[in-house]
Amino acid sequence: MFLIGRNSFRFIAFPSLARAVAYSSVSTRRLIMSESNSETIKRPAASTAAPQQVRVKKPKLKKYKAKKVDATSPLGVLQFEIQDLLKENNLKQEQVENDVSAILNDFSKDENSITSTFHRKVNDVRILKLTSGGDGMALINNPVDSEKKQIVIVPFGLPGDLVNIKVFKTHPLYVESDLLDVIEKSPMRRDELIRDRYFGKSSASQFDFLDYKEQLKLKRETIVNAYKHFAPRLVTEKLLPQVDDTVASPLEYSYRTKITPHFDVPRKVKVLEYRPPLGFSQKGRPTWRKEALEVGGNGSILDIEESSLATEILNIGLRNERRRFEREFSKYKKGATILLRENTIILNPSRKVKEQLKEGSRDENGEISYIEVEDKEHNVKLAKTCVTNPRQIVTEYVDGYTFKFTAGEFFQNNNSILPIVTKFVRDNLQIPNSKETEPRYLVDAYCGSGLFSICSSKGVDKVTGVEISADSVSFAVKNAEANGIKNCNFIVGKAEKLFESIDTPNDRTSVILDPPRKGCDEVFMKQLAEYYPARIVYISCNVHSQARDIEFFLKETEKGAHYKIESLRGFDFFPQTHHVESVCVLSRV
Ligand SMILES: C[S@@+](CC[C@H](N)C(=O)[O-])C[C@H]1O[C@@H](n2cnc3c(N)ncnc32)[C@H](O)[C@@H]1O
Repeated sequence: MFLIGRNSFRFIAFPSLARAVAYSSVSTRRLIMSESNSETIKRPAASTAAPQQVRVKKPKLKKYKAKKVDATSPLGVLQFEIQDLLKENNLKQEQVENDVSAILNDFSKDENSITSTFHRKVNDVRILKLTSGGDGMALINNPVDSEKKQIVIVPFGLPGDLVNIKVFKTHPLYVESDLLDVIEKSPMRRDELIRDRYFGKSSASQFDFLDYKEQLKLKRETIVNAYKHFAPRLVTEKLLPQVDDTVASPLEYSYRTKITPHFDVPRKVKVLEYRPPLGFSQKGRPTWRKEALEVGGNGSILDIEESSLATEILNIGLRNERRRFEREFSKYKKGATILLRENTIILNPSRKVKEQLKEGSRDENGEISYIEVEDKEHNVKLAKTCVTNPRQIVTEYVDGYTFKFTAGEFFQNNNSILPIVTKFVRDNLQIPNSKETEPRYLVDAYCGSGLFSICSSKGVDKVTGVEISADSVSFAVKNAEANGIKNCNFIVGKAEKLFESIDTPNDRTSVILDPPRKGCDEVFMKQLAEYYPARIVYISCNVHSQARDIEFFLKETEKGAHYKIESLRGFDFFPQTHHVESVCVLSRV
């Protein structure tokens, strides 16, 4: 019955095929259910009795429920990028819509099922552009409606590439695919640059095949597009300056001071007999990079022996922890994440190095692994260790200042670029035409363990930091003390409460904002405008929420109109990835 039901719908003509197949599957299910129900339903014993109605349970049609996403999250941003692609190709949204319900309600395993029809190989696909997430975007024909197209996302596809792909997932306005082969290479594709042996499988070093200058250009484009999408009024009213070139990271590789490899334990396994892969998630199931097909295995988690992005001591720590895991994996009942965080010790030259190391990942002889480096500018010798305990206190060293914080808490991840960023922030906080004798104040909203407060404290009368995490604030206080800084005070609380405690005159106060990815909320932006500080430097790891906040501030708050965007530029905290840190400077007009 099942096969007859399916076959009878197999040849239904376009465009209603998708829905028709879904209904065929459903009616098939309904029949199967009513059959099985008949065994349990009590029937009248004698044939003379009036026939009783048998209630048949209606199967529920699965409905596609769109997840609510923040507009500034990667999926939210993709919706804007889809609309751009439609406009550029003269297409209407209905021309790329997919019937997701048909796939959701397709229970057959048949090779001609609607799922197989959608999730198929497609050859000769031209990549048209990149998303801000660093994936290729293209248009392909809709498999069931010759009038329609589909928007396809192709990881590791570059504009100009001609590729073969396998579509594996369908969303209402786009489909996801794996890259199978590159037939014609985009001029951007520079395979000879690839340094990460897991490249093409792991998402960690997504841009490894791009020239570094090209990466910086793409990140600038991301900022331009973010403001186009999330601050359109600033663009049309020409309130946006030219976005400056993205500032390069001094280290293009070996820069990450924290990595978090993880492993899974299959659910029903009582005792693990084989060591599971320990590493990072695989990005789809790409086959285009033939030389990497077997590297790291083929599970959802890749077995990673080294990270081209992590610092040298983290790679030593990774080797140590893999060795330990090889011995101890059978003790684990559940998957887990291993923290590897760099720790820096300022060495006392009169003592032996090993005596100064307290805790850290250990080598095969049980000794704490370390490497020595020198800060020639400040004439200081440093030892780097790798910490694995999230509760351990670690130290970062930035431009002669030391910062302590708990290993599992937030701290910027690329130490090499921090002196450049902190200097840029410090320089841009200066109130123009100030006399030496005039007082200067600073407010650091979302201050964490005090990085920007401390690095900008010289020549300022008073710094006030606010931070929601009491733990981070207690470190900010200690960090100021340890660096001999007396003009900083820190408040535990929400940034939105900040303005209740600020007593410094607004004309002499500059404000730093460095919120989490979701950005600042409107209440905060309104209070900030009401306070009306002399200058604002907004640092953001999500340029989309930054653009939204800046437009709100300038256009929706009373005093926002008295500000202008003085500069906007990216800093490359994460080379070889699509991420960009954006810094926007606002000054009063
Ligand atoms: C991107 S981090 C920046 C930290 C610091 N500026 C640095 O560079 O180390 C954002 C910080 O904002 C804090 N945070 C999140 N929501 C907050 C809120 N509503 N008010 C104040 N701080 C908040 C987080 O705990 C985190 O430390």
